[in-house]
Amino acid sequence: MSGGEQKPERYYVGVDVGTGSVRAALVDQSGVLLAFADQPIKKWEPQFNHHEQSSEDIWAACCVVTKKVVQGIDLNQIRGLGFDATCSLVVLDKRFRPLPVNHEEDSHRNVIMWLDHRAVSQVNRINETKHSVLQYVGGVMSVEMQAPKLLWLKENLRETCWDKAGHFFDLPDFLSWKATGVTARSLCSLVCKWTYSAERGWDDSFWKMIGLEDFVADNYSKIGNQVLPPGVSLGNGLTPEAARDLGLLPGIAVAASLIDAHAGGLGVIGADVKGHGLVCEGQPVTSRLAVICGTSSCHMGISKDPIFVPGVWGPYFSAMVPGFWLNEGGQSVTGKLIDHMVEGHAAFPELQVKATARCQSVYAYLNSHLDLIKKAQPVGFLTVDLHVWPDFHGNRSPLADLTLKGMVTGLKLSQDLDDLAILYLATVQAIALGTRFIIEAMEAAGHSISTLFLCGGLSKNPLFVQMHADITGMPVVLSQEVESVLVGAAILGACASGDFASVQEAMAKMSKVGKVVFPRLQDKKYYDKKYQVFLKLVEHQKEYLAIMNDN
Ligand SMILES: Nc1ncnc2c1ncn2[C@@H]1O[C@H](COP(=O)(O)OP(=O)(O)O)[C@@H](O)[C@H]1O
Ligand SMILES: O=C(CO)[C@H](O)[C@H](O)COP(=O)(O)O
Repeated sequence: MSGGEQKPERYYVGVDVGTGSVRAALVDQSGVLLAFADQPIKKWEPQFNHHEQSSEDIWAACCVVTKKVVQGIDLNQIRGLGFDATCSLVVLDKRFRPLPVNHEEDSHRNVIMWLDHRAVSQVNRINETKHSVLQYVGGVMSVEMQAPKLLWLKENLRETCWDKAGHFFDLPDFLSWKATGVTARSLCSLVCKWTYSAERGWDDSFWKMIGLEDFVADNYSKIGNQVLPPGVSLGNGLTPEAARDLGLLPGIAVAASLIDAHAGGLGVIGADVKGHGLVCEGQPVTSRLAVICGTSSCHMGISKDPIFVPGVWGPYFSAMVPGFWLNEGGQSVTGKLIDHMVEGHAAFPELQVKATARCQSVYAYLNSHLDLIKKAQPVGFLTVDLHVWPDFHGNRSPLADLTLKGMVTGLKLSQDLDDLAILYLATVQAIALGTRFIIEAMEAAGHSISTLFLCGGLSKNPLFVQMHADITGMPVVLSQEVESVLVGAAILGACASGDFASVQEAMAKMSKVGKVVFPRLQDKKYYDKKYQVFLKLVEHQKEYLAIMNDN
């Protein structure tokens, strides 16, 4: 290029498949989102605790949103594509056609979603083996991981699914296969959800011990025997067929993928924090905790050496930031719980009407309503006599107990909007108290965390963010780009394109601090008391169970 001429901009496309929708963004080299699109995806709940999706429906949504974000752009400027997705299990036959994961034999529904809890008996048996791979998932395998779901398929759908299956993919790997034809799996999904070790590979004895020796016999070809670090370029890039589907040019670099929470982690954790008055300035990146809050919340902490935290997933080597160990705490339902509490309340129809009249979201309306009723006191003090235990879908961390249930104490006969707003507040606080519980477990095991980096749909809620700051006593950093998970996906595409030498370099250049929310330290005493009650709730729940089970 002759002197004076501007180099053409380089763009990347990030695609993020969440639980409820697919999102895409066109992102530039400095991490700025130039275009965004989203599209809901279908979900089925054929019976309680069975949650299914369709890989064809998801791919179709990926195509719709990608086409939208590249409209009007010179496609030659798009250098790379990265995918992230929930860690749901996709089942295809030997010719890559969808297979049913249900008794109804509906092959359209070929995805067992991450939050599906059908494999309880299987996970209990897996945990009884006390196999050494369990040390790397916090000591107890979660029913949300893939091994119990695979065992369930073998035990329950042998003829219609298991015997015909040719490929079991984690959803992020399904997407990269669909885009490139390459069946290599990402180290992220295999290490985090499939018991693969970055250092030792598959452990034959584990699969044999749990009754899935089939995988060993065929050298893991159905679940992945070529494993690549996230961000590495796959095969010859985008196939002509996928390029047509997505509205991109064939051959552009496509990256080995990430699970959605991990993409969120990449999108936020490496930002330069200079000048924001944060304790983590000048401190190692290991003092930062990325919290990705959508349907669920995931708490991603990294360390130079492995840290074993009981009840917290990991330690996983290189599963998020290359060269670092990752611990992943989590709460299985957070956004879903807030929506459940709000939408199930008798005053919800009234809330909808009032929010619509003001052109506000129901959350924005509730937040302003709380501001009205709090009078002179801090808003959080409205729940002095209302407490929630948030494990309506079991506890992921740090108790790793899927049998736990939700609790609410302090209910009254009223069912008006004030009552709904205060219940919503208590739910948001319970989720933040759960984050504090996870952080304390991580710190007790050796992490040293000073700052939270929040992203995901719930980080758009100022009340949720302030409660996390107040209840953990830590500053909360929000990114310049609200859709930070998509920045993470675009970072993958940027790495695959070769425009950055490493994931770390891309993280440092593409993630940016937007706003910092500091804790209201004057309210600490009140939240310490709420935390005391919070811990009592679960203690009491266990006591109730013991009483009822006592013969
Ligand atoms: N503008 C908003 N204000 C407050 N909460 C929001 C907003 N948008 C989404 N949420 C919350 O975030 C959750 C969904 O987050 P999202 O990241 O989109 O989920 P997922 O990635 O699981 O599809 C919803 O359950 C809702 O509670
Ligand atoms: O298990 C997870 C990450 O390890 C996530 O919770 C799961 O993938 C769902 O994410 P989201 O709440 O963003 O839909």
